[in-house]
Amino acid sequence: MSSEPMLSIDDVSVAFTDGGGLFDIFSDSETVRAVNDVSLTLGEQETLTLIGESGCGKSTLGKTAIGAQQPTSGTVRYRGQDIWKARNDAGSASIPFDEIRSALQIIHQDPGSALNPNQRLRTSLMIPLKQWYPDLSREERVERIHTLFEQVGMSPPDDYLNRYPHQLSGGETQRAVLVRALLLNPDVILADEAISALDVSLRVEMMDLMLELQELFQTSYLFISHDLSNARYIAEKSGGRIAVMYLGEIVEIGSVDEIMENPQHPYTKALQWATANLYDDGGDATFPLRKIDVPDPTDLPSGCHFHPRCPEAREVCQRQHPERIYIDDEETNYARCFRADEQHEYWNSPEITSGSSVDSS
Ligand SMILES: Nc1ncnc2c1ncn2[C@@H]1O[C@H](COP(=O)(O)OP(=O)(O)OP(=O)(O)O)[C@@H](O)[C@H]1O
Repeated sequence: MSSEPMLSIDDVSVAFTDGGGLFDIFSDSETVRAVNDVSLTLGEQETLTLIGESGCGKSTLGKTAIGAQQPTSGTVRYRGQDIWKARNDAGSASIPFDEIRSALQIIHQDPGSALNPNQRLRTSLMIPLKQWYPDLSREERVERIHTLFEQVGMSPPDDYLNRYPHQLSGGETQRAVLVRALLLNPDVILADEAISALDVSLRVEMMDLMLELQELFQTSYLFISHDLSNARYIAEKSGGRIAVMYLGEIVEIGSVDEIMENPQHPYTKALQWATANLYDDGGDATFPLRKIDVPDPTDLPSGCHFHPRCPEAREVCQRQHPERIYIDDEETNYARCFRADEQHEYWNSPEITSGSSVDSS
């Protein structure tokens, strides 16, 4: 069992269909393909950072990875156990669904939402411990909470535990929410834009704290951010990988060096351009996209979904959808771009000139 990755996501898609009501037969229901055919693994104590523009499917993929969203197709496994089989057919599961759910925790985009505004922190934190560890005595629960508060630098704990959420600063709220996730000793924490609401000065502090605690608790992180500089910081410091999402797909996944120094996908290059302040030279002056607007996820472009915006798009990109082209022997890192394959017909395909059939509206 230990040779299995912590999480394996295989060919997962998630679609949301509007409607379903009585009168929907008279209206066009629209399907949003939020996640399209994604495969990835998350190892023990690994940090994987998902980046991409707003609406590209990061949260949906994250929730699917921790069993909070059922995929429309494909499988999500925790230590080899299919999460949804464990839920729907408990008898056949080697790991019970409840155990899986407590092993996979989330820190929400809005940290405050994880804490009941009408309860003191003490109560908010005791409740999940009581639910998941009914055998612990009250003293043991209190001790566990106190130890964690010390570990996240909220000391003395009683000063904080008597407070209501509105009596905490942004950074303290985020630490309290981290404590709440860690109380259950999870194997994976999904941190969904967990630091975005913090002041820039506090972001690095919070990322450092999360990585320190990762060693202590041997936790894996799925870290979601729209900000490439945060992604780079956490990936570099943890030795983790970065996955770049575009319109529901992972278009490139690799080590921080592969993504930052030698990106294969033109979209990864565009994200780097947008984060030009990362570079000493201030980045390239040429805007790296043919169009600014992201296509409608209910009406995805033909061929490569990025082709209407891609400065490198050729005729073949309008009609063929790129498969994953692996860039390592273990077949964990890949790019979905013909340019990553030196032998592909892309290289002999005519360039798209303005006025061609590509939508340039
Ligand atoms: N429950 C839902 N029902 C219908 N559509 C949804 C639902 N959840 C997400 N979507 C749609 O799926 C797409 C992906 O959304 P998602 O929140 O996963 O993206 P994101 O990259 O996390 O964006 P953001 O950074 O803005 O949160 C969007 O078009 C969104 O409107």
